[in-house]
Amino acid sequence: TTVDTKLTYLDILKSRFSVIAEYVVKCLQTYGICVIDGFLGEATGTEIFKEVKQLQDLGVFRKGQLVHTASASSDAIRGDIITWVDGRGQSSENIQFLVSCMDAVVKNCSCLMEGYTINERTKAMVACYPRNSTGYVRHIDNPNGDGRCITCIYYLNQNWNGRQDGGLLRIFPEGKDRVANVEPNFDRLLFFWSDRRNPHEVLPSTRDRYAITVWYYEAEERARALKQYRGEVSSHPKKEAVPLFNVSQNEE
Ligand SMILES: COc1ccc2cc(-c3cnc(C(=O)NCC(=O)O)c(O)c3)ccc2c1
Ligand SMILES: [Mn+2]
Repeated sequence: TTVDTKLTYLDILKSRFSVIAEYVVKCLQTYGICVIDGFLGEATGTEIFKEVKQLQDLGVFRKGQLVHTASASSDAIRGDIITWVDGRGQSSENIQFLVSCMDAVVKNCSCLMEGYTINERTKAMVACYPRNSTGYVRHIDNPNGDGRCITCIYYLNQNWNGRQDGGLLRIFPEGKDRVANVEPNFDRLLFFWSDRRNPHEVLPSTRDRYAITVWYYEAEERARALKQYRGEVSSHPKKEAVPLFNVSQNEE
């Protein structure tokens, strides 16, 4: 019958995500960093940006807090404002679609990486670095084994020009003599190891700079961290982990 020869839209998406995942894993294993441009296309990217602006207009963005800072103002360290969406129910459907696509790619990556099991993530952090804010000083996302393995960032900034607008993400891969300068370009998806392999900073920008970040947990490291740090203040975004969307193989 024609049904079993018809490729559904989801089938096409799933095969694309597994091809992307192969490239992501190769890049991560070689450079520790991977950039995918044109991840969702102009239309979807624009819809996601509209929903982020709606969130901002709702006034749900808060100053990105820092833990254990002795400094008077945390602005000196990071200038972003953030809000969390869990990519399920209540958040906007295009942000939800983005997160499910990120999950689908990372789920495939997990199968391709020996020794890594990734089946949980943080909620999605929607962030804006307002123009002429201080960016984010050089830091490591997961310096102390809190379980986060891959940082995944989707950028939303149309016609970004790093030279004029600033806002570069600069990554200094450990032990390498080269620096990665990543422009926060529209519809760009970035992956990098969250641990000490990738110290990085966000340079100040002369335009508002939007991004959506998800951190993916490695199961064993996460389990150890939860046992070890039970009760201590979490130095990283959100305690509760969210299981990856389950794009089951035979889902119709
Ligand atoms: C305890 O609560 C929280 C809540 C939110 C937190 C967010 C970050 C964070 C880390 N890294 C980046 C970054 O590197 N962005 C690179 C880019 O935008 O290109 C960023 O924007 C934000 C760190 C600690 C947090 C703690
Ligand atoms: Mn970071």
